[in-house]
Amino acid sequence: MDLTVLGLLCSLLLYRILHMNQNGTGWVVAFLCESCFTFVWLFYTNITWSPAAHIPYPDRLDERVHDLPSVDLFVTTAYPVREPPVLVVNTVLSLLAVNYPANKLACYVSDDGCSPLTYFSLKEVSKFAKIWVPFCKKYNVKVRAPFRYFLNPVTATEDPEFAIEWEMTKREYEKLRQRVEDATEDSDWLNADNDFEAFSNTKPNDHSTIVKVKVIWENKGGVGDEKEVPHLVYISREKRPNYVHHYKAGAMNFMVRVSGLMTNAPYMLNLDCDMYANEAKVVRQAMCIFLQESVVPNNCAFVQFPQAFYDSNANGFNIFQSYTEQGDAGIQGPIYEGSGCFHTRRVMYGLSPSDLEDDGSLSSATTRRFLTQESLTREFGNSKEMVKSVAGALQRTSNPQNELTNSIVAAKEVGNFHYECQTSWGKTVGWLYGSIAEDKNTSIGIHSRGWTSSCISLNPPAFLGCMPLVGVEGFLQSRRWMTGGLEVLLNKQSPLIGIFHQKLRFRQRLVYLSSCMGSLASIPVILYCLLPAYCILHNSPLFPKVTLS
Ligand SMILES: O=c1ccn([C@@H]2O[C@H](COP(=O)(O)OP(=O)(O)O[C@H]3O[C@H](CO)[C@@H](O)[C@H](O)[C@H]3O)[C@@H](O)[C@H]2O)c(=O)[nH]1
Ligand SMILES: [Mn+2]
Repeated sequence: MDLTVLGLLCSLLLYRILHMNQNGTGWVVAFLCESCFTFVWLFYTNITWSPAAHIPYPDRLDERVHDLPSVDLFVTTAYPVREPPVLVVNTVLSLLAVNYPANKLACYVSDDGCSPLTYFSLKEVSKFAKIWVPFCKKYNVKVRAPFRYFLNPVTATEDPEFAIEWEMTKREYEKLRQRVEDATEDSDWLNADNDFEAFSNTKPNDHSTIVKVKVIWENKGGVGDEKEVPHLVYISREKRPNYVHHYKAGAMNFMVRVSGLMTNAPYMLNLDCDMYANEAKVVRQAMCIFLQESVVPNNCAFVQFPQAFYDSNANGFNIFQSYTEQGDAGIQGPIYEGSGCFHTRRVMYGLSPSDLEDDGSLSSATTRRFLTQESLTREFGNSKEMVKSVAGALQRTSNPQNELTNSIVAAKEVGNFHYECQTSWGKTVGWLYGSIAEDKNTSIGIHSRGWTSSCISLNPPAFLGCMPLVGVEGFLQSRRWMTGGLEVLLNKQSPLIGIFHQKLRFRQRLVYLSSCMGSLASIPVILYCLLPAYCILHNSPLFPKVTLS
């Protein structure tokens, strides 16, 4: 089928070339536009050739692995109005309640808006989580974001004990929602509590680093039983006017550093604050990929779950996303999409597959090159604690920090706006700078080092979000994605550079090209639409003349 379409497209182009001399400008423009469409078609067809997806079996993982690895969960928020705290509350609750040992999880919320309301909401979350998490685990609740879960009422056939607990939990959730809503309208609570002092006289773009752990550091090294709640940490990095903060990529890198100082988990999940975990086993599912037993070394750098949205008008987008993700998965792996993705910490610290032995330990050459105090300070910044934590993560010997007071001081230090100066953060380490689409940019950096990635596509989707497809917000979002793509195309990691560089496979390069050049395809489309009118006005032929005999 593809070959037939390709044959037809090529014969059309050939026909245009052979008759170029007899026809005017319209014909030439049509030829150029049709050539572009053929390339676009080739790029997209390339994606469909070898679709793949992993099917995880979390129950088998439990039989095989008795000591699951720790995972740090990252949520970014930045705009308390566009991203209402009640959404953040639900995202965080859905993560705290996932079906995974609570003592192996820590949830970090980065607030680029420096909003006391967000912090207030998280404090409320930490109280309600003590009811919500045990409830979800006891009754094996599937969707663990309360605003979605409570949409369906209990049926009369349910167990009476469950019905009572359901009512009580719902009531508590409603109280939490009400308190957050009241706090949005009236800010008296701000002055009543000393805990909010750090927020006084701050502006979203002008404030010092804030790290709030004490109040909401719930899990005190527990054993991971059903009643336990994972750690929850609120952070807001230092911002100063007239200084480049690198949007979400800057926030992610700060979160990587703070989590490195506190829990230093080998895996990290990244979720936008408006996307909740829709599948309780999602962390186990990702671990099925990372902890695969295989004779070949596992070069999977990240596991991406396709982005899906619960707004009814996003169906077309959901289908397109899932289709391209599975198509890419059969090449070198799906592109990182910025949300719903599990990364390995060592890959984000800049390692390549060639730095590792078959058993996953660091090769001796890499140890010599990478693990000196001098080299680590140059790459990761001038904090002794950070250097120690990076060395531990690279060698897989990291122990979580137990002395919280020390790690808070160190965490504030790595949040200073000049901490990253002269280091490799954003260049080769962490989330990469240089494009507003930090996801594509970081993704191409990882694939170019030779790593692969995997896709788990499930129905119902593992994460669900909301997205503005219409109106000004929708336009601004599209513009961000399109300009971000062009920035990637023009920066030094561009898929156009080093075409025969084997670590980024040729077909994967085409995937990145189609993803970054999407906006440019609009030019031939507009020209082609205007062409018939132009040809009529100028009496210039656009299509072959048909003569009836
Ligand atoms: O300075 C900033 C800007 C944004 N964000 C957060 O980053 C996320 C994504 O930002 P948003 O403005 O909502 O972008 P979207 O277009 O909705 O997001 C898509 O596109 C982004 C850039 O390509 C990806 O990072 C996202 O994960 C992906 O969902 C949100 O959680 C924001 O709170 C920050 O933390 N700091
Ligand atoms: Mn968003």
